[in-house]
Amino acid sequence: MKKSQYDAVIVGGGLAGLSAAAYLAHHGKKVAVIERGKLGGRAMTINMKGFQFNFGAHAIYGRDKSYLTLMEKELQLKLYWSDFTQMKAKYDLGEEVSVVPSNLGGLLQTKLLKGMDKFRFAYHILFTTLGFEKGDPNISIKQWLEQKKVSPAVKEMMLNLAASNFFTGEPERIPSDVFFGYYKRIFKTNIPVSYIQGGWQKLIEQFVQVIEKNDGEIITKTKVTGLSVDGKRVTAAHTKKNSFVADDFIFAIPPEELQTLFLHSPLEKELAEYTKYEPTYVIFYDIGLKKRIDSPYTYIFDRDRQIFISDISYYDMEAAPPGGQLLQAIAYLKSHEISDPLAHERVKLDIEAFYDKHFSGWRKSLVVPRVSKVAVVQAIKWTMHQRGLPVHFSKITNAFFAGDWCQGVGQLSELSFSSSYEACQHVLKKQAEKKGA
Ligand SMILES: Cc1cc2nc3c(=O)[nH]c(=O)nc-3n(C[C@H](O)[C@H](O)[C@H](O)COP(=O)(O)OP(=O)(O)OC[C@H]3O[C@@H](n4cnc5c(N)ncnc54)[C@H](O)[C@@H]3O)c2cc1C
Repeated sequence: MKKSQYDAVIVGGGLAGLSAAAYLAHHGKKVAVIERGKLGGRAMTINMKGFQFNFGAHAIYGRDKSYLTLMEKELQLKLYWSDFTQMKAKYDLGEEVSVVPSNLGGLLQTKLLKGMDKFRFAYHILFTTLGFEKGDPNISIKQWLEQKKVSPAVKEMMLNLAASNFFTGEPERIPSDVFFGYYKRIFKTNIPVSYIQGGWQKLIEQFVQVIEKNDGEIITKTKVTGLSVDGKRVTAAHTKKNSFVADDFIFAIPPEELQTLFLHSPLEKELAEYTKYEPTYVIFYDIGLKKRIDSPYTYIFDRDRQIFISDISYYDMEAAPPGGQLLQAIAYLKSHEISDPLAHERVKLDIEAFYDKHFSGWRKSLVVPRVSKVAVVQAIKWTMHQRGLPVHFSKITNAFFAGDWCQGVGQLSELSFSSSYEACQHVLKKQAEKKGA
């Protein structure tokens, strides 16, 4: 068995692990990242018949305020963004289609809110951005809205927004403090939604380049199967063939994997709690078309059935072959639908009907569909009594945790980036202190 020594070993090569490895390598650390499969985790982009299907993440929310942007600048990543045209985001209200009130123009034009409710909604936005609306960790957003006697139309508007941003069919279950914490940032953004040219594969490639340029090691198709723990320190991560010794470790793998690795360690009990939590599940149904079907909107949300369609190729010029179109539909699932095959079939038929309504003729133009089984969008769903995993536990001094199951800022991949950034700050500070001592 080969034994290698590093400043930091990163376990898991999804967005959290790769961003952490790139960040530390850029700051002069000798790193190794170990991934059991292919790089990218849930954010892979797969080419099928010339269409670039994003397997998981497709857009960044609030790019100007995001940790990804912070890392992008520090690491000088070469990414090309295309920002969403807000007035092209619409709600399907059944009989009619209306603008999403995501900015002032949208608020004035939307049919979702009428008369005084427009002012009431604007008031909540203002109070949230100023930090006056904070919510309460002990009550859900639904309870909070009821307690404050918020008008039914404004209440529905806020829950609809939350469904879209948290990717959930049950926005009413979001803790009210998480809701307001999230919107304090998002209501301030000037760039609500952005797409990466070339898909998320480009981001993965950029992280890989930074790691390799700084002599970091990337080991794929290799699972970490065990750890050596000595008192309050992890001393090595083991794969079938090798051992990786390091001063610090960042674990960017989901809670169930962590629990197996940390069995019989001081963290066994702490980690067990996080394995019981429910993830956020969706079904996605993407279609690659040989000919564009023009539409006045590039995002359309079916409020009643909780499905949205994004025209990915409108923003990402590399997503479809010339003249073609790549559309992505995502349906949010409620808890009782997750293990119900009949519900899945119904959702797929609903998505097809939604495509029929807004992109009529898609069936004739279809080159390649990509339909998921239930997919985990976020490993810990933000519902009452579910918390993110801390980035660090004092019981083990040199192990840090990152991923969208962790405590952090934002939702979805932003949780992966923000927790990875925090984990890196801990490692850099710790190693600088050790050097100075
Ligand atoms: C359909 C869909 C749509 C989405 N849309 C968006 C979106 O629009 N915007 C957005 O921001 N986010 C979106 N997301 C969420 C985003 O994809 C995730 O938040 C993000 O990819 C999570 O990255 P991660 O590194 O935290 O976790 P993961 O991607 O789960 O990475 C964990 C990695 O650890 C590896 N691993 C596990 N165990 C071991 C082990 N023992 N040894 C070595 N390696 C191990 C795994 O193979 C995996 O690669 C979407 C997700 C899905 C599924």
